[in-house]
Amino acid sequence: MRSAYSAPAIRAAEERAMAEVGDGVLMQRAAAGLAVVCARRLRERRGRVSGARILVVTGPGNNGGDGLYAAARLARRGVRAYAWLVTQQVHSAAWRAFERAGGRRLELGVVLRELAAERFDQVIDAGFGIGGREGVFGDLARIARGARGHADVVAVDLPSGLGVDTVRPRHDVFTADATVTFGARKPCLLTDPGRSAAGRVELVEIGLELGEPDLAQWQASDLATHWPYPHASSDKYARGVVGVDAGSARYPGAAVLAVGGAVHAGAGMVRFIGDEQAGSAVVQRFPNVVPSSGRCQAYLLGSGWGNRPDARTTIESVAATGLPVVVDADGLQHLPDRLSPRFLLTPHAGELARLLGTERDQVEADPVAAVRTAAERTGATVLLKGATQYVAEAGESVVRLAVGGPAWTAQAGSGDTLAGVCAALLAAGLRPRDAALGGASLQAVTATRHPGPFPPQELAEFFPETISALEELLRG
Ligand SMILES: NC(=O)C1=CN([C@@H]2O[C@H](COP(=O)(O)OP(=O)(O)OC[C@H]3O[C@@H](n4cnc5c(N)ncnc54)[C@H](O)[C@@H]3O)[C@@H](O)[C@H]2O)[C@@H](O)CC1
Ligand SMILES: [K+]
Repeated sequence: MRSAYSAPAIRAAEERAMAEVGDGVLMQRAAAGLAVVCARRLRERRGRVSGARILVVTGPGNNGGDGLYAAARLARRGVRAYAWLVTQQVHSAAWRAFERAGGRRLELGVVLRELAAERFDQVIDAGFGIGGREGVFGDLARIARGARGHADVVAVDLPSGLGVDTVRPRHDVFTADATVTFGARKPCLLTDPGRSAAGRVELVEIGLELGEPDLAQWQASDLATHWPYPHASSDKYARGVVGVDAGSARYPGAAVLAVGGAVHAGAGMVRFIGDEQAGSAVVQRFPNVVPSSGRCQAYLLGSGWGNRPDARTTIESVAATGLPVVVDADGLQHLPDRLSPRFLLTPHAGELARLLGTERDQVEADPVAAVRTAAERTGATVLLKGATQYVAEAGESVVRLAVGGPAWTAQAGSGDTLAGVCAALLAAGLRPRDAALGGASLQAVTATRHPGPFPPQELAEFFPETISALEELLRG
């Protein structure tokens, strides 16, 4: 699991640490860690550190200070270090150290020319860190664009222009090949689109003591430990029986996709209890599906329902069984006011906005707050689907993220398959939070292992292979 902490939490931890050791010590730890990563990357790219030319894009605050101190360390190892100042202001002690080590200041015109001629081996983005505002503008934006693809770009703490805790850079940002972050990962480094701007993230410990994180992201190893592998003695009930009421005469495909998700994720049995026409399509594709009601351990409702008059009563009658249930897509507009914690809701941003009575833009601007609010209001667990997949539980402040995946899964029908996987995991006994993380992570890991535009039903056919690989990972 990887954790991320918001800017206020990090500031508070820094203050506590500074009271103990002094801020100079923290900055030196940060700069030393940064210099180690920069040197390693230079060595990897050009065989040696000495003789490299680097540019430090230097902001007015401590982020700039980190960059200058790191560059001074590199200069003492034979690197030719140059700086461009974002404003006239600069961390004065760090600047003195930089100059003493032989660092030199360059003017904008020279910097842009040399970037275009690829004369820098590395650009250190030390513009802004956790004191930064969203977006880079003017000359800084020109340099950010000029550096992209023309040098190894290493961002200090976070790429300049990203909001630390927000996830939508509406403006230009620095695009880094690597980000060296201090004390703890920041939310923007785990969530899209910031995650893509940050490149490879390296964490340098500077001795901060932090409490509960704001975000916690599953890794493939978490998926491996949580997956409910069957035992030799497992019968179909131990593996879980899923009742699926998805699809409609208008959208029979949703039923096939949802059932496919459950079947390929290893459900012990799938019962199809929805629309008759959709049911014929399902049984044709999956003869192993039982087209009648009976004993189930979890339900899936809502995918591809369209406008169904009995939506509310269907959800209420399933709720009355006391069994866990996934409500997806069209079912989400017909929820009872208060749900039991056995409910897992799987909206995308538009559906979540409707659920909260707000606009899609607002959900996208602060998905963490939106998913938390939805969990608190409904009493259910909520999985917000999208490029980054967020899971919130009622009564729990940490928002969890599924394993990050490639963009390929963003296509029609992915959500139906995902809902099916989640229902299979609920039936196997996972709590809604882990079923949501497990389903979304399985899809992401599978898409990473099989990159390319596979339609969701074909991607699902690779699930068993991913599950075997996870089991092997677990056995070591
Ligand atoms: N506080 C600490 O104990 C430590 C801080 N460290 C570094 O310090 C950074 C935070 O430093 P600061 O608080 O000085 O803040 P920054 O260096 O991130 O930003 C400096 C100032 O620039 C201004 N600014 C922000 N965005 C701007 C923009 N787009 N255009 C023009 N001006 C803008 C703001 O007034 C801000 O206070 C961290 O990200 C990290 O790199 C590290 O040295 C580790 C220790
Ligand atoms: K930065």
